[in-house]
Amino acid sequence: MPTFVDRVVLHAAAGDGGHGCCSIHREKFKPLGGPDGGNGGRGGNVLLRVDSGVTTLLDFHFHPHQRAGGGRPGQGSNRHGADGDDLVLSVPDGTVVLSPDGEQIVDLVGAGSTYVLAHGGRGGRGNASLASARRKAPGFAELGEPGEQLDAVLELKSVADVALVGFPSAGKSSLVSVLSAARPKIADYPFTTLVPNLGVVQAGDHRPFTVADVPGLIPGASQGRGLGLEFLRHIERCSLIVHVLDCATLEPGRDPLTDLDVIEAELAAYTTDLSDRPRLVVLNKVDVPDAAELAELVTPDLQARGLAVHQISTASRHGVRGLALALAELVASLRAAVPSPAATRIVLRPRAVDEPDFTVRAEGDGFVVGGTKPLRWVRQTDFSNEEAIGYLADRLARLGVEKELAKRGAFPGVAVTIGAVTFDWEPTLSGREALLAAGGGDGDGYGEAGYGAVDTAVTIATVGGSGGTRAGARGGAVVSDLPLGPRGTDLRLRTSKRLTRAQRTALSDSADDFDDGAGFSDSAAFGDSGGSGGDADGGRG
Ligand SMILES: Nc1nc2c(ncn2[C@@H]2O[C@H](COP(=O)(O)OP(=O)(O)OP(=O)(O)O)[C@@H](O)[C@H]2O)c(=O)[nH]1
Ligand SMILES: [Mg+2]
Repeated sequence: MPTFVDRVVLHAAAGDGGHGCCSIHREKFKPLGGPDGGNGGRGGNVLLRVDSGVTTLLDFHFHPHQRAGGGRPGQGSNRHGADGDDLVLSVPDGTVVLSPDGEQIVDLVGAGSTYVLAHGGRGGRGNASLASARRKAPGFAELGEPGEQLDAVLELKSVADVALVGFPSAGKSSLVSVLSAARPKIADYPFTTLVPNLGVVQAGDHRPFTVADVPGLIPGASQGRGLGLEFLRHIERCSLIVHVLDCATLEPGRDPLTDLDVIEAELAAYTTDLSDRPRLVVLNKVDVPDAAELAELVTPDLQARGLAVHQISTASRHGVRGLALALAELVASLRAAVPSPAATRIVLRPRAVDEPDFTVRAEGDGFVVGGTKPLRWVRQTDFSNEEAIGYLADRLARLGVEKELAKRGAFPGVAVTIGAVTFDWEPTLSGREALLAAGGGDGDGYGEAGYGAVDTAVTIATVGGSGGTRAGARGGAVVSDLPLGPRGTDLRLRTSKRLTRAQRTALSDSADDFDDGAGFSDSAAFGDSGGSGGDADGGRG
């Protein structure tokens, strides 16, 4: 039996952001023209948009993997990369988006309703954008952020005013075809209808209404027999239930009254309570003489149950007009009672106002830092570039992550995980604080070293061509290892270097103007460890 495709698992991948570019302007007679690396473009989003021309989710059954365009990388001469193209996926009206564990994310009702399913990654900033008064020529650029990748379950719940229910071959599709311009498949074998057919019915002066013809029901449907539970979902949204009863069936044990009881029992067994929906009964196939007789016989019984009964034949069109008018009137009165909710236009996932910038929680022997910003920053960091790592450490310190860790009792060397990366935590103080604490630092960190102390190593950032040195860790300096760097390399959060006496003197003499003094000299310039605790400022080797 073919599968009933109104529930699909969609694997959506938004576009990655383009990498920022690290470039220095070059011109004849102007060797050090300053940074001019452009920003990367934003990755495209994956959007779901209700399109009234689309009626099934079949497309996604065949193409479950959907990917938006990536952002282009930035280039030299301040050329920014182009943004990736958004991918707009058209879905039918009434598509419900669920997380893989079944939690409803959004219900898309109304043509044009749009939902951003997966967000494109931000483009990385180029070194021109990263330049500041303290970091005149950054020797790194941000990586583009990977686009969001997620699995979502799309489920279709038809949005119709009237649902036709009944045994297979009762004539539901035939009824839709005579009531409306819809041309569903009609055949004399059970389960001809595999996906709901929607028809728009115009009767009298009433506003048009929609009729959904859902796949046939059999005993045990609510337990999954036949097309099972899947069709029942479509009835949930309809405001009126119409029983289509076959008066001409020759199957043993079936007659209109028994059929009605069986279908009602299945509706009652369904998870969503449908008992409050008004019902109407259609006795079909009265063009067949025996059927007409049977219809006459059961009509009083049905009316006694308080049901409105229509004897019709979709073959001869007997009673069809009357039925259409009766349905139109009922729908109009139901609509008047419950004003239909305004269409959801654009559905956003807003960030709570009181959501903190970051979170710190103890886990096992270490700590885990969460929060949009820290996670994004880690994704944007090129861990093969030490200056970029220094910049990350600086940003984290500025955000207050370090203070919070200290408050939570983190001690030097403890494992701190942010996203996919685990650091050995080395607290940093601002260079100036260290400087004031004369003779001060224990020399174990970038920007934390006591400059005044002879024989104490001072950590500076090395920047430059080779991507810096991996040395370090001598003379009590540094070091934070990044055993789980995204590239699987052994990385150090800080680079350290033992200074000569002359350099130390220079440092303490001109502590104030490291930034500016560094410039573009050929020798390794002194990074600025002042202020916010260790920027990898300065020149390029
Ligand atoms: N004689 C007669 N046959 C009818 C009438 N209405 C439908 N039929 C026949 O009944 C059979 C089933 O009709 P469908 O409309 O496909 O039935 P259905 O309820 O949609 O069936 P499923 O999609 O399988 O659930 C077809 O062979 C139709 O030609 C009618 O009024 N009179
Ligand atoms: Mg059918």
